[in-house]
Amino acid sequence: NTSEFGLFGLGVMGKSLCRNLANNGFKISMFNRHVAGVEVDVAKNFKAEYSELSHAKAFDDIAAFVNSLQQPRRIMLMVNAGKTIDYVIEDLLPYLSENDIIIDGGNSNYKKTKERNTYLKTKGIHFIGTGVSGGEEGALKGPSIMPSGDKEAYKNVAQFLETISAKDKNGLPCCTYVGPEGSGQFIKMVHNGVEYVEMQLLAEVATILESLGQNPDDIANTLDSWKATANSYLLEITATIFRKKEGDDWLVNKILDKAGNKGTGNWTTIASAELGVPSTLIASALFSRYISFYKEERVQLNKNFENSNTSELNVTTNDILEAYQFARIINHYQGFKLISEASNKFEWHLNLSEIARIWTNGCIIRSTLMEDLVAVFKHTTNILTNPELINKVNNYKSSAKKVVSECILNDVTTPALAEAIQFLNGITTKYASANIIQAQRDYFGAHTYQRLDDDSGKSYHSNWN
Ligand SMILES: O=C(O)[C@H](O)[C@@H](O)[C@H](O)[C@H](O)COP(=O)(O)O
Repeated sequence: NTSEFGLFGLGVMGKSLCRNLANNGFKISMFNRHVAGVEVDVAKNFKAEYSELSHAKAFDDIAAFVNSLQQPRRIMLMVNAGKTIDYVIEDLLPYLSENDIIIDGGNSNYKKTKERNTYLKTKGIHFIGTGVSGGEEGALKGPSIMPSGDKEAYKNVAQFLETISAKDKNGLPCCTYVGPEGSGQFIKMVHNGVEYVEMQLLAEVATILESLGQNPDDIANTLDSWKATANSYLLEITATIFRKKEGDDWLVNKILDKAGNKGTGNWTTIASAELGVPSTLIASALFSRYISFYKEERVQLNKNFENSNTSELNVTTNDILEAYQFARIINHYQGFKLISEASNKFEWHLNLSEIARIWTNGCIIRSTLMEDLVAVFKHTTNILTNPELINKVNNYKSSAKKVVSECILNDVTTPALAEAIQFLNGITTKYASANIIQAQRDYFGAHTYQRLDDDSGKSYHSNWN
């Protein structure tokens, strides 16, 4: 048994991570189960495809795979989140020994990771739930990696994960021990929530540019021109997407406007509700995907409710850029707020600056804004208290209001841009309208209220009639 590291599950991400590990000189074993009805040995075929895998060992037999690994064994699971993880763990357990380490690199739910951690502890097995971001290309060339759980065990796998991870601008790995339990997959989940919003904002920006008469090439040029001040991986790929042609037409115009989702945006919204954190932009991006899914109903209802959708929007591309930048800052505020609230609630003691640092490269939401946040979080956990960002938000706000109101007047749908304004107004309102809610709750349900002129916290109930 000579392999140092085992990779279980050769889907898109699993394959890329194997090649990345092999390219970094690690001796690895790869396993993939037999796919029902398909007489190929996935692992052996995959090994044959890439020269860097010539020294890798390929298996479709679990016992042989486990026995090919040095002890304590390091096994990384790259299989679909959900029950599959538990089945795979049960399949592996009979062959594992005390102190072996299982790493779950999928988008698992952080609560499940905590349960599995506790369960495997009873078996003497270490469990590390880790977020991995960067998609197929990132996993191959260097993803952002967010491991959590058993800190001692992490030390035993750090060399592998940190070596294959992306590197930040100082050459440091975009991989760090995030914290206890499922905190690694919690921040990965929130990463995806922020990702949903960044994608939604770019979709809304493109819709506005299109309403101004720009064709996809024009839109790509506009986005390219924004790289100097608002660069991000998602901005770059969106510009490339708008350039892609199929024959004379643009491919993007041929794609059915029904957005899919695999659950992390949903979980982030649920976690926000459970933790009492107003991640309104993430919820709005998720629900925009859900609205898009009602394609047939949208087409039908469009007949009943005329949308003016004129191209008389009185906005400039610079207004749109500033509105986009405004909403992005609010998006990152909400994402990191959720992480810091969870860290307090679950006593994870997460380091927001370090999280921002490992998100400066390799992951889907890498951007120049994220690079700025590394320094910001060294001084605060609330980015809306940072003088530079306060300045930017105040400077961008008038453009954001102009763009959103022009879109509303012209029936151009921009829920995330609009929500960013509503949220900032809400979170910066000294006296909100919630006193009326308290009165209504007390009126019909005697739910009581507190008074502005009594800061003892005493609860009051009134007979409203
Ligand atoms: O960070 C990443 O590498 C991606 O976020 C990755 O995790 C995956 O592509 C998402 O799960 C897609 O999520 P949806 O299918 O929900 O859009």
